[in-house]
Amino acid sequence: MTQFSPDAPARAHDFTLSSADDGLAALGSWREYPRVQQPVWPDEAERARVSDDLRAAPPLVFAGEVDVLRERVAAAARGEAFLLAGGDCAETFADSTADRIRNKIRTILQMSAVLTYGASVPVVKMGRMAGQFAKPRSGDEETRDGVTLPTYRGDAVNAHAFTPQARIPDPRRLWQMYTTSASTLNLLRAFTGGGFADLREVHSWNRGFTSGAGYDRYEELAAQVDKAIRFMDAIGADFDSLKVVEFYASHEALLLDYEEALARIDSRSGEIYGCSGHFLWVGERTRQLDGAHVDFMSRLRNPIGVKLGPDASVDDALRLIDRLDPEREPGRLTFITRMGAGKIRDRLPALVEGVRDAGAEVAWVTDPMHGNTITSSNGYKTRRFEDILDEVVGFFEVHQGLGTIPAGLHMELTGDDVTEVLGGSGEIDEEGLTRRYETLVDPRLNHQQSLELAFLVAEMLSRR
Ligand SMILES: O=C[C@H](O)[C@H](O)COP(=O)(O)O
Ligand SMILES: C=C(OP(=O)(O)O)C(=O)O
Ligand SMILES: [Mn+2]
Repeated sequence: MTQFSPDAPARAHDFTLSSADDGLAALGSWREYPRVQQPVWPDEAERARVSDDLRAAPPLVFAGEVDVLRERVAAAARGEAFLLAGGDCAETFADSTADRIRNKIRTILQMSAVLTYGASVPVVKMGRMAGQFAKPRSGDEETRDGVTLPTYRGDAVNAHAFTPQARIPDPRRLWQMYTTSASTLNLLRAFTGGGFADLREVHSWNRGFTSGAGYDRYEELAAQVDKAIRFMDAIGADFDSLKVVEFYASHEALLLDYEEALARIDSRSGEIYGCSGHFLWVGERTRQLDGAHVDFMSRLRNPIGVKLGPDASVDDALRLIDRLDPEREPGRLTFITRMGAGKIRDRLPALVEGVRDAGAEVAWVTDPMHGNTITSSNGYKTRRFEDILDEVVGFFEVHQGLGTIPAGLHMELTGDDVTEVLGGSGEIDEEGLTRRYETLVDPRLNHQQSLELAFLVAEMLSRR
């Protein structure tokens, strides 16, 4: 974000960003390609008006920050850091409150502390936050009790309530996506720049969560971190740099009308940056080589990700690299695999080998959520904690077998005590899902499950 550690001098102020430049015209070429998962706005003139407003609004992130993140991702790809991305499947306007945002940030900070302390590796911290408001869906329609309506596509498009009116796409929601992202980022910047994220607060992040294996283990770790800090303090270490923490914002670049309107030209280089978030990714459903999303993303300067499911071929991966990272620039491209626990050991090796043999450098990140979705017998869309963990273990095994680098983790999680994923030391069972199931799309790890997973990943990472 705006703050940089000493080895990354601040460069965020030595440029201006403009949306009134001819250079942006090329960005519109995505409109000539087939596009999927885009809402059909009932009033196109209104959508165009909102786009004009967005074009005139300040960018949410700055090119200098985005450049630093690209270097951080490159470090992760080389094994010198580990990327941790986490947050809701679908952020909502109603839940973008101070408490909920703080809880998510604190969960990611706690997981980072576990990984850094347990595996002695710097963690690049990233939220699926401040922009994760639009969802690709597997179906266009949803049927309940014999009534069929268009699916919910995220708060950026329509409302979740099951009424015909609520499900009509409304372009004014794009403006609300911008303002909610801005207020979320504002709080994020305040927390990570104002002392909340200081490692000396390591105990306080656990406050309010007092029982359970994940918390107990975290308390032990926090005591060790405290002891190390007291030791460093006694020998005169300077802790000023701990006050400020780099924390990046990421989301799926799904709604191209929105993403295009938030793109800006960097006056230092004349290049185009997506300024809706630092890191943007293309989903499994929108990564067609000849499609609009790949064309759009190829024109941005940001570090970007592409999701790869179990059916992705080596050829798909290599052609995506040619389109999105023709210069083979370190940190530019991240492949986020989401194979499923049962498939990762079978499918991932060929992809990683094929990319390595072609001389391409990408960051390999695992998303152990989206290939492991099931429906419980009482009708909840859920996942098993053990499957999520098994996919992470498989990811580390594959890279260890090939001598390649597992560079990071991409999670759907929340900082609250929800009950959406089965298992974990809290032993959430099918009946437990009824207690506090709040997600509007996919099930998220709760706070304790997130910590447990971090401890398990720290063990694997320390063997990397
Ligand atoms: O988050 C990912 C997708 O949007 C989600 O898994 C799609 O869910 P669906 O299959 O219920 O449409
Ligand atoms: C839509 C998502 O995932 P995928 O594209 O991998 O299905 C997501 O991460 O929310
Ligand atoms: Mn999801």
